[in-house]
Amino acid sequence: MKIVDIKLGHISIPLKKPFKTALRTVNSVEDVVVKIITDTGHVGYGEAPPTGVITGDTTGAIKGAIEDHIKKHIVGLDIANLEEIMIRLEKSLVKNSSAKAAVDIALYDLFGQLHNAPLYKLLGGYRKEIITDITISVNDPEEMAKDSLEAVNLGYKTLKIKVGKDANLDIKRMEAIRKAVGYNIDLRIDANQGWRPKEAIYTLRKMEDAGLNIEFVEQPVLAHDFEGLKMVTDNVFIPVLADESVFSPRDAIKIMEMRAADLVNIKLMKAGGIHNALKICAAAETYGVECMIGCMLESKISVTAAVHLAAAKSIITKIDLDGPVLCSEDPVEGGAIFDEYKITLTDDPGLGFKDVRGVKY
Ligand SMILES: C[C@H](N)C(=O)N[C@H](CCC(=O)O)C(=O)O
Ligand SMILES: [Mg+2]
Repeated sequence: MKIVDIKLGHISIPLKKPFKTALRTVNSVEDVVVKIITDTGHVGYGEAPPTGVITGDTTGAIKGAIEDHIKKHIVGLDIANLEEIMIRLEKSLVKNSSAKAAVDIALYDLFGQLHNAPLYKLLGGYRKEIITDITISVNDPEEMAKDSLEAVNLGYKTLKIKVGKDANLDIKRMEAIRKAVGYNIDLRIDANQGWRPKEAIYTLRKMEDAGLNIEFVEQPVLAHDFEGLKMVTDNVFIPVLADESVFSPRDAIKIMEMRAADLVNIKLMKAGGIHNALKICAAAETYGVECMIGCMLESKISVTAAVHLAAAKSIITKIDLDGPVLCSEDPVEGGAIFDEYKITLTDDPGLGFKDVRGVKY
């Protein structure tokens, strides 16, 4: 099964509601779709979102990285030699983790098809069903309480609340949400780098004193501030999860060595795909650090790949794969089945896609 061409397309899906974080507001998924075509007629799909504020990747840069750099290094190679392809993919250019992830996902899709097995089974086959949280955008406390209650009524047992816009208002936001949903719902918070270290310690201690029962806090401080992240981790009881601070396996090892965070968020778009994400899993197992798997604003193509990884690996104990349920429509036939909080894999080969509608190549 040899790679003969890589085609690039664009997928555009309006979100059900605006997605608002401390870093940005987004109204639709606008992602690059990668289609790898082989000499046997098998096709592999991947996807990359232009999350410029986190990865630095724009639509043009993702397309340019694949078209001008990656393509020439991997066209002609045999999917059976995945290791060789991954080495060439990694060496084709530095950074550009989202472009690499999209290609890596399409390659793993083909690798599964080559071996006529669903990817999660090839990677470990730990389970075939996982439960995701859902994200509540940062707004005023009343609106967030209402959105949280709506999510609970849809059956979600874990909510990921966006904060980091204003520390004192963030405390009010969490008080309003806890009051609305009660204590049987897990609340995790994501500040998306919005606080300074001392501000984070102040805010999180206030939340502890108010008995808000926060499961963990994601990326309280700036991505590059590993010392600040460690200061927060050392000074609050709420567990701290590193997100934007961890892109590569090297970042993950550094954070774990420093004990700068209690948990690590793996995202395929930061790691550069499944190949590197597996290395983060191995490091996390070695250090005894549990992982979350997350996503950017992605449709079912790339999130299905993340589901396969999560289903394969027991070190991934927390799931934030709500991209597809935030979308107002699903143009992807096949792949993982998203039924609100419940995500189930089929045993179709690879990632199990049948068709992706509405993509302009
Ligand atoms: C969509 C997911 N639940 C999420 O919240 N991801 C964000 C970044 C998403 C973005 O801005 O595209 C995160 O965990 O920081
Ligand atoms: Mg995050």
